[in-house]
Parts: sequence; structure tokens; C-alpha cells
Amino acid sequence: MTDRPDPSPPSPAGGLSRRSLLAAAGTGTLGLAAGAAGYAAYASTREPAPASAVVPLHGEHQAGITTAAQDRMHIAAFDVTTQDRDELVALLRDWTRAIEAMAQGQEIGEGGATSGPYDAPPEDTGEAIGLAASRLTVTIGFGRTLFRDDGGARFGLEGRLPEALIELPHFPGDALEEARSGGDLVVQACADDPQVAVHAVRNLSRIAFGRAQVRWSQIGFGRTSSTSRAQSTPRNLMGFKDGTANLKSEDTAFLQEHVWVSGASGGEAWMNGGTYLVARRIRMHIETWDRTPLGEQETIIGRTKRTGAPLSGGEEFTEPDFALQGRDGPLVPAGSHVALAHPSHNDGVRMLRRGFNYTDGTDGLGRLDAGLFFIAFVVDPRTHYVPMQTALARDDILSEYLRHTGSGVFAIPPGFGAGGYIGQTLFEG
Ligand SMILES: C=CC1=C(C)c2cc3[nH]c(cc4nc(cc5[nH]c(cc1n2)c(C)c5CCC(=O)O)C(CCC(=O)O)=C4C)c(C)c3C=C
Ligand SMILES: [Fe+2]
Repeated sequence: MTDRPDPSPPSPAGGLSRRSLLAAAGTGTLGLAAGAAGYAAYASTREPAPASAVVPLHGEHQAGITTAAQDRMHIAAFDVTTQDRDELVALLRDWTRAIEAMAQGQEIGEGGATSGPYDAPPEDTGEAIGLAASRLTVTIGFGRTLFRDDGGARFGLEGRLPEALIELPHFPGDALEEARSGGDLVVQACADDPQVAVHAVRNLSRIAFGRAQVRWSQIGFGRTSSTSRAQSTPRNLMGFKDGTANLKSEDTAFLQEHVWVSGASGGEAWMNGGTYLVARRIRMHIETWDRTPLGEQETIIGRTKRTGAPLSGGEEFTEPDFALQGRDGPLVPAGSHVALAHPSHNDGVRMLRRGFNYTDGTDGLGRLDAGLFFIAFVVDPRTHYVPMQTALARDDILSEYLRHTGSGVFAIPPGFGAGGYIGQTLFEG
């Protein structure tokens, strides 16, 4: 850190706490700094954040997967523009250091947002000055095209492409847009403050300049799943509770079986401790849904709208009884979303869903461009996504209200320790 007044408390990543700077401004220790008045004014508009707002990043797995789902997301896919392996590794190192700083609520770089040279662009873009860490996590993954493209292997990664990192087949009803699909790298930033998530992606994009460029990005404004039993179940834009039967961080045996890669060997050993992220931008025909009677909506989902209980009875977390008959057949219809997605109809398959609601304005015909940015973490997309999506696309009445407009599959490498970097096992293992 250069030219920084009284950075306290000291930060492991060498950055300056965005909020401690604010506190210093408020007590006058920063009074001579040019921006102090501005900081103080800004501070008065924000509540102090609890220490629990910092999610630890180091460990066996990357953060942002079993982390209790935050309220906001900004996800971006990048195309790598450099051909140089060392430059790619340097980018991952630079990203890792920046992520460590931002997750602690610090500005990035030596000079942060305002203490660098006056005649150079600031290293930190600055829109998170005064904001708390907000439980920011940034999760990085690798697309199939990072390993090989039409010209053959890239970055010396021949023999390292995991078999599970597939290109998804075409599913009935897909209307995928090239500009919303694929990518060499993915960056999933989640936080409880939307500006903190956007700040993270924007700074990583700035750092990537000359080495990688954004291919597509998506903002999600409300979580559509819970990933911890301590969380309440949120609602998707169809108004239903979403995430009730999701895998939770407490389900360690299921996570081991259905989410985390283990026992991989040879050229795939680098994925041990990692997982696969499947992303689908799913637009809802929301105006049509809003004209659908309540009873029909509940039949399509297989749960009640108010409580989320299965139509076979009980409360939200009661297991559905698919055998229980009503006047016209099973109370939870076989063609309902819950029946078709249930593990008992999918070879026992489970997934960790971590999607978000999105709206991207209207489409010129007065219809909302809104839906669910579906994200699932699975041990293998071939067994844990493709068969289920095939069944949903074919038989799910819900799919008549949906259109998949974007898609991506990414290998999420394992976690990292102090001094390490995300993806190290791929390049140095
Ligand atoms: C291929 C996987 C899935 C896609 C795509 C998908 C899209 C999708 N889902 C909803 C709404 C709900 N989904 C619910 C449950 C549920 N969904 C999937 C998988 C996909 N959903 C699974 C595995 C499950 C759990 C099934 C079970 O074990 O019971 C529910 C019920 C509440 C819950 O358990 O989360 C809702 C509601 C939408 C709107 C949507 C696409 C836009
Ligand atoms: Fe679903």
C-alpha cells in the first residue's frame, strides 16, 4: 500500500478496508485527505456491516457453492484473448488476489480507488467505497473451449479436458442465443449487496484487459434457492417457493456423492474437490403464467403456492407422496415439475441449485424479459443434468411457459489456500 493514511485494521491481502477508511474519515483521522468529506457524507447513508459479512475463501472447495445463498448475483463468462499460457496463469493469480481483497471488503491494488498516481486510472473502480464485504464470494470456472477450440488444444491443456465437461445437447424448446452462451471462463460473484457483486465482476473484467474479455453477463436480483437449513425458502418469479427440496450445505453425504468430484485420476485429477456448474438463462412467458388459474399453476408445479407443501399434503418439507390418489389420479400429477424432477424419478440424482431471478427490461412488445437464471452444481452434467433436462423438456407442462435462451457448462476447480490461486491444480498439478 502506498500513500495510504492509517490503514486499520491491517489486511492480509494488503488492501484497505472500505469501511475502516470510512470510520477514519468520520473520526477526523483522515481529515486532511482530499476525499474525506465525501467519504463521511457517503458513510452516513449506509449501515455498518457485521463482521459475519466476510465469507472465508480458503479451503478444499471454492466459496459460493455451499455458502448460504446470497441475495444478489452478477455472473460473467469471458473469452480468453491471449494465446500465452503464462499470461492466462498470471490472470488467474491476479484475479485470486483481487477476489481475496474484495471478499474482505477491501479496495484492490496498491493504490485502491483514490490513492494511486493522480495521472493514471485508479486500480479499483471505486463504486464499492463505503460498502461492506456483504458476504461476497467469487467462484471461477473453466469452459470446454478453454481446453480446445477448432484449432486444437489450447494453453498446453491437452489431456486435461475432463470427460464430464461436455457441450450440452439440444433440448426441445431451446432457443439459445450464441451471445448468451458458452465462454472460456466463468466468474460467479454473489453478495448481499448488488453493487458489491457488480463491483467484483467489473474489477475482474478491468484486470483481464488484454487477456480476456466479457462474452456475456447476467445480473440476478433475488435468490431462488436456499442452500442452508438456516435460510428460509425464497420465491421465484412464478410466485412459488423455490429451493425447498434443494441440497443444503448440511447434507454432507449427498454433497459428496452428487456435487463434489472425488477419485478422479490421471489428466482429470486436478478436478478433485471441484464440481461442475450448469447455467441456463430461462425466460418465463410470465404474462401467460399470470393468466393461468391458481389451481392449474399448483398442478403444474405439484406444490401449493402459499406454503410450498406438496399437493399430497403436509407442510413445506413433507416428502411428496406420488402414490396418493385423488378423484382424477395422483394428487401430485406425474407430469408436474416436482414429480419429474424428484430423485425417485431420476435414478436418485440430486443437485445443488443456486439460481437467481432476473429481469432485463421489456422486449418491445410490452412483455417482460424475466425469468430464472438457473445455476446448478453437479458432480457430472452427463448424469446429473442431461437426463433430467431431457425429461423436463419432453414432459413438464411447466416447460410450455419457459424458453431457454442462454447456456453454459463450466468445470469449477477445487478451492485454494493462502498464496495459491484458483485453478492452480489444472496448471501445476
Ligand atoms: C434440470 C433441472 C431443473 C430445471 C431446469 C428447473 C427449472 C425450473 N424450476 C422451477 C421451479 C421449481 N423447481 C422446483 C423443484 C426442483 N427443480 C429441479 C430441477 C430443475 N428445475 C429439482 C431437482 C427440483 C427438486 C425436486 C425434488 O426433489 O422435489 C420447485 C419446488 C420447490 C423446490 O423443491 O425447490 C419449484 C417451484 C422453475 C420456475 C424453473 C425454470 C424457470
Ligand atoms: Fe425446478
